[in-house]
Amino acid sequence: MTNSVVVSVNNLHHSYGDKSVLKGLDLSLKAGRVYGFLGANGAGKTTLINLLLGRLKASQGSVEILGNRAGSAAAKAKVGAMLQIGSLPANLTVLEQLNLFASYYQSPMPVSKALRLSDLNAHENSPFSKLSGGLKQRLLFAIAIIGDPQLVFLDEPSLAMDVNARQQMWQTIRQLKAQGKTVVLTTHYMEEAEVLSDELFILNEGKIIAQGSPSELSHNMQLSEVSFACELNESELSALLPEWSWQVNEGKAATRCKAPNAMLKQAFVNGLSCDLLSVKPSSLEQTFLSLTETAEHEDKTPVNSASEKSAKEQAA
Ligand SMILES: Nc1ncnc2c1ncn2[C@@H]1O[C@H](COP(=O)(O)OP(=O)(O)OP(=O)(O)O)[C@@H](O)[C@H]1O
Repeated sequence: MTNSVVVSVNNLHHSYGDKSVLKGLDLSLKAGRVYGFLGANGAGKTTLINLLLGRLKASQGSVEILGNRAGSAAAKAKVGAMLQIGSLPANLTVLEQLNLFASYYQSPMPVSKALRLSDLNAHENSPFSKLSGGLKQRLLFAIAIIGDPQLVFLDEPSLAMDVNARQQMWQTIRQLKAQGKTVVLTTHYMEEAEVLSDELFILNEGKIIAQGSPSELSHNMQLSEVSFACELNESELSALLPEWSWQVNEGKAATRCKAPNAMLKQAFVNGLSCDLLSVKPSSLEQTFLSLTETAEHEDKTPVNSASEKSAKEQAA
C-alpha cells in the first residue's frame, strides 16, 4: 500500500469568475505520507482542498482519489475532512455528532476511540453551540477521522487549539501515517508544517513554487540569516550593499543570503566592521518568506529560482 498513489492531480486550474486562483497544478500524493501545503493568505490552499474533495468543480484538469473521480461516492467513502468553516447542528452533543458521522461510513472507528484521539472525553455531552472555539476544532478533527478514512484533509487544523490539544492532534496524525493513511494539511504554523510533513508544497498565487521535505527545501535554498551591529539606517545600508535586502532595527542589520562570505567581503570593502556578527542556517519560516518573495519579484516557478541570485552573489 505504501508508495501507492492516493491523490493524482493533473494540470488543475480553477477560477472564480474571471479571477484565476489555481494555475496548472500537478500532484501525486502517496499512501502513508503527510503532505503540508504552505502559502500566504489567498494563495489557493483551501480552493485546492475543495477541488480535491469534489466540493468545487475544476475549471480545467482532473483529480483522482484512489482511482475515483473526486467527489464521487466511492471517493467520499475513503476520505475525511476538517474544513475551516465547519458548521454542525448546534444542539447535538459531541457524542451525538460523532455517532451521526460514524453512521455515514462503512467501517468507522469506535466513537470512544475518536473521543480519546481528539481529547474530547470530558465534553461528550456538551452541545456544539456550547463548545469553545478550540473544542469545536477538536470535534471537527474527530469527525474528520471517525470514518477511519484512507485520506484525511486538514485545513488549518490547529487554529484556536491550545498546546495540549495541538500536541494530541499531532500525535494522532503520526499514528494515521503509521497506519498507511495519507494526510493533506494546510497550515500557517511553520513548526507544525516542519514536524509533521514528509513533503511540503509552497503555493504562491496559484502555483507550486517549491516542493520537498522541510530539510530539502532549506538545503536547496542554502540560505543563511546574517546579522551584525550597524550604525547606518536601512536606506544607507541598502545603498552600500544593494544586492541584498536589509532590515535595520535598534542598531542591528539583518539579511538572508546564499553566500554570506561574498556579502561580508563587500561589507568590509565598504568600511563596515560587522561587529557582533551572527551567521545561522535559515529557518523554514525564512526559507518560505524568501521563496515567496523571490517568486513575486522574479515571477519564476522552479525551486531553484534563487540560483541566479546566488550566482551573482558568488561572483561578487
Ligand atoms: N467563493 C469564492 N468566490 C470568489 N473568490 C474566492 C472564493 N473563494 C476564494 N476566493 C479567492 O480565491 C483566492 C484563494 O483563496 P483560498 O481561500 O483558496 O486561499 P487560501 O490559500 O486558503 O487562503 P487562507 O490562508 O487565507 O485560508 C483568494 O483570492 C480568495 O479571495
